[in-house]
Amino acid sequence: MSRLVVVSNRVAVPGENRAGGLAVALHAALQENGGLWFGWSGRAVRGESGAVHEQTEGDIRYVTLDINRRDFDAYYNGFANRTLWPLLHFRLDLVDYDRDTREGYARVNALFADKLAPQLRDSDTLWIHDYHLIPLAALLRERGVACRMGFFLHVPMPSSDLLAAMPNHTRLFSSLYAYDLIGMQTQRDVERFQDYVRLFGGGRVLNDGWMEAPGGRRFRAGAYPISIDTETIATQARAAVTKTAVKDLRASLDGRALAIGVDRLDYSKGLPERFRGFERYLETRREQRGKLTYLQIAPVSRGEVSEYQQLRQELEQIAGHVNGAYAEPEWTPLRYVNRNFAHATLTGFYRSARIGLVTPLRDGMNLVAKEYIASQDPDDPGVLVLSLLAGAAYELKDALLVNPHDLDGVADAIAVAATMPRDQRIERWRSMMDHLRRYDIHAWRRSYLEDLRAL
Ligand SMILES: O=P(O)(O)OC[C@H]1O[C@H](O[C@H]2O[C@H](CO)[C@@H](O)[C@H](O)[C@H]2O)[C@H](O)[C@@H](O)[C@@H]1O
Ligand SMILES: O=c1ccn([C@@H]2O[C@H](COP(=O)(O)OP(=O)(O)O)[C@@H](O)[C@H]2O)c(=O)[nH]1
Repeated sequence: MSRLVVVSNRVAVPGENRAGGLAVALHAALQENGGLWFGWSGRAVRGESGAVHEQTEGDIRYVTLDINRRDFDAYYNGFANRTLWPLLHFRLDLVDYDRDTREGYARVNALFADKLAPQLRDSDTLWIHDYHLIPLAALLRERGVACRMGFFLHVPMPSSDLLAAMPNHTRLFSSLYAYDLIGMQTQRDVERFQDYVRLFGGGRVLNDGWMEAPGGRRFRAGAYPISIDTETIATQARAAVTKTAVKDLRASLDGRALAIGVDRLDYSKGLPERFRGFERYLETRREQRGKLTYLQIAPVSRGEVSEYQQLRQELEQIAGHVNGAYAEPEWTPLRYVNRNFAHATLTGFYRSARIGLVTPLRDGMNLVAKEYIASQDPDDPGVLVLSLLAGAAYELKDALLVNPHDLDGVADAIAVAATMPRDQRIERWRSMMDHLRRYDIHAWRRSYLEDLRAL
């Protein structure tokens, strides 16, 4: 079988515990057959960009690249996270378009291509990930790389009119035509991309996921919903109840039920709306007041980007307001924690929670929703409250599905989840767990790579 080479901005190098579904999922994918993982080193250095570091663990070779402060600001803080991230999450109001950051993004992608091209063989299967690296295949082809190239977009593909609102959109998005297979999280994402290719991208949509670029090059796009290592997480969750952090959390609840949210501190995750939905629940369900504690874990993410800094302030304010209004001397309704927790510890937290709150305004998939289900006790599972606007909602249909903008709907769902009888909880959980056992991270990787290798 050909060697797998994975490229992503974020690389989970050995010993690192970093929040983010992409890193967690790709690590699980590479663990099975080994291969090479290439990406950013996680450092914004002084001096020139381009120093390369290498390390190996088991069958995985990690090659990472330093980027200097100027490139990092333009590529990651700038074009990737202030232009593309809001655009792809349907937030045109937050898009900051700037030619300098666009050029920084192009420069870093070209550097990735320069450093990666000599490492590649024609027999490799190259799998490039996410919005940071959209033009990479085209740049590698310009450098004579001939291997099979696939792309996976972890975030949503928005409506074509939104994409077309970005200045110079065809220059960026038509570089996707250099891939052989473009994977997206859901069929809706694929359909929206097809609209773009047809209406704005100068291409044609053929049958069975095939498309044709202007000039005749053919490529495919399909839905490959990313998933989790379901069995490992279930095993970790069973074991995690003996961890001190999990025991301490349980003891601190003092017999009350727990609702949990785990999200990077990101405006796409709908945290202000979720806090207000919880407030509405406290306001309208007097009889349930004091019986449920909500723990929100929200590690700081992209903290140098101003929109993220503003969000942090806003959340501190709402959390203070909710607790000021509803706390009792012996009970704090909303616990808000900005720390990052080890994945294995989180599984124990999920298992301790009667309710999992996952209410993003838009999310490519949302692996936390899947991890919450996989971590439950089969005899006494909790209830997942899930946004209709997360990719995960296309699969986890037995969750309590909510529109995250509807605060009353969120409050109702919390109240229903808090009082749901055990047999109903088991029935809902079982059907979602069966799905996740079948469609786990290994099935995701296999189905994508089989399709890519078959082209
Ligand atoms: O690398 P960061 O800037 O720290 O951000 C972390 C990751 O966030 C995004 O994750 C997405 O991928 C998940 C797995 O497919 C998906 O479940 C989630 O809905 C997405 O938001 C981002 O796309 C990654 O590139 C980042 O590494
Ligand atoms: O303190 C934390 C918070 C989150 N995560 C992990 O980060 C990932 C978040 O992925 P998701 O797809 O939900 O969202 P993303 O952050 O990628 O947008 C999940 O695997 C979480 O378990 C973690 O390991 N520690």
